[in-house]
Amino acid sequence: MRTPQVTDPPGAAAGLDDVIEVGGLRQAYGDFEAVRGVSFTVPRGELFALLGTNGAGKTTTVEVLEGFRAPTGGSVRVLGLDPVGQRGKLRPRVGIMLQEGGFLGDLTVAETIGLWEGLSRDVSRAQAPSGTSGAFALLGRHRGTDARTMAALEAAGLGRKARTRVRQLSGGQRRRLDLALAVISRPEVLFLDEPTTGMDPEARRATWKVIEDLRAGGTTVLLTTHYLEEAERLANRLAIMHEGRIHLQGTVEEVVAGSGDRISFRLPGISWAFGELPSLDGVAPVLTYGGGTGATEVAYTLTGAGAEARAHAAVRRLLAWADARDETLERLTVRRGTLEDAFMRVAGEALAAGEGTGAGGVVQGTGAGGAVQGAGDGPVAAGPARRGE
Ligand SMILES: Nc1ncnc2c1ncn2[C@@H]1O[C@H](COP(=O)(O)OP(=O)(O)OP(=O)(O)O)[C@@H](O)[C@H]1O
Repeated sequence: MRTPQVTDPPGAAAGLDDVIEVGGLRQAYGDFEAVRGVSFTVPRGELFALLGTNGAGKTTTVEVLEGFRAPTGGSVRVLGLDPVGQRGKLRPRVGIMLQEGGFLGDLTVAETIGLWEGLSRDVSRAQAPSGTSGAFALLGRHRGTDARTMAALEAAGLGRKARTRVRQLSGGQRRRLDLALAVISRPEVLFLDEPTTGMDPEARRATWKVIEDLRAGGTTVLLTTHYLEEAERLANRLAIMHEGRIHLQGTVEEVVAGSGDRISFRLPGISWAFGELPSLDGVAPVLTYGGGTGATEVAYTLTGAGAEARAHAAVRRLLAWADARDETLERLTVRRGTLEDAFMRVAGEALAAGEGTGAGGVVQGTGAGGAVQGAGDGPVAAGPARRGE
């Protein structure tokens, strides 16, 4: 694996105020190992984001921390407790927003909140009812839309939906209800598994505000997401997973630092110049055919020490190359690496190292076009995008 690691060593000594501690976690389903030695810690009041490719093992990791399954290897602690063995003690202190909440469709939104609140209260007294009859008994006791319920609904943007039946909510509104249920008891630790999937941009921002307010109030949060801007905005620290392992871990700045500087420009769709593109500072260009635009994007990523000065020299060389051929480099841009670059590097380099499909280096294309990244010296032919699954 060539991906630079910013990871803590497995089993790194946890600080005194680490609310979540994961050391060398392994989790298998039968003979398939979905999580292969994952380590991280989350201090009190911080938000840690788990990013990664589909099937990387994010949900599995979170489910172990939630106490839904015992790890097959390594150790996990939440608030110093074993999530499986001490679940009863832990549960009232933890809020959970699953990827798919299971609602009773005939209940109204307010009834669902009231029921959940009652359940949480009773579980915290170690008197959890078993089965549906217990749940409906609780519903009888918590049918009212009291102030606390309404406050939770308002915070989740569902104030006007209190009397709507759950089955009549849209997908995004159901996610809002999930969030309201997870936070109503103001938990010390909050697990959010893809909380804003299916939400419109306004609802997503409202959700971010709810999460930020909770964190400001001291709640420790573990978040999984596919939205990089969500992680960038909310996370104190984050990790990028691929195929059961963490490949990069740190603050956004630390993770992005390894992405270097990116020089890019456009050439007409099919150009004789492709075959003559220079290597810059030992880096071969990557070509991405832009589909509908009819143009091809040419990009170089310069990483390592002194990337900025090297980018400066590289641009000078590129302009000289273009002048000599009377080419115009449309939309010539030099920019710092982004979280997306870091993410794509993890997926691409893991595959180049022989994981996943076992094919050469592959980077997922964006939009209509696709990018295929190679390891050789010369320019790399454009082609269709392939998923790293
Ligand atoms: N109950 C299960 N039985 C067998 N395999 C499972 C089970 N749950 C998950 N897996 C497999 O474990 C791997 C990790 O799955 P997981 O849901 O943890 O990934 P993820 O990172 O959350 O993915 P996504 O981003 O697509 O939600 C996948 O290959 C998945 O197919």
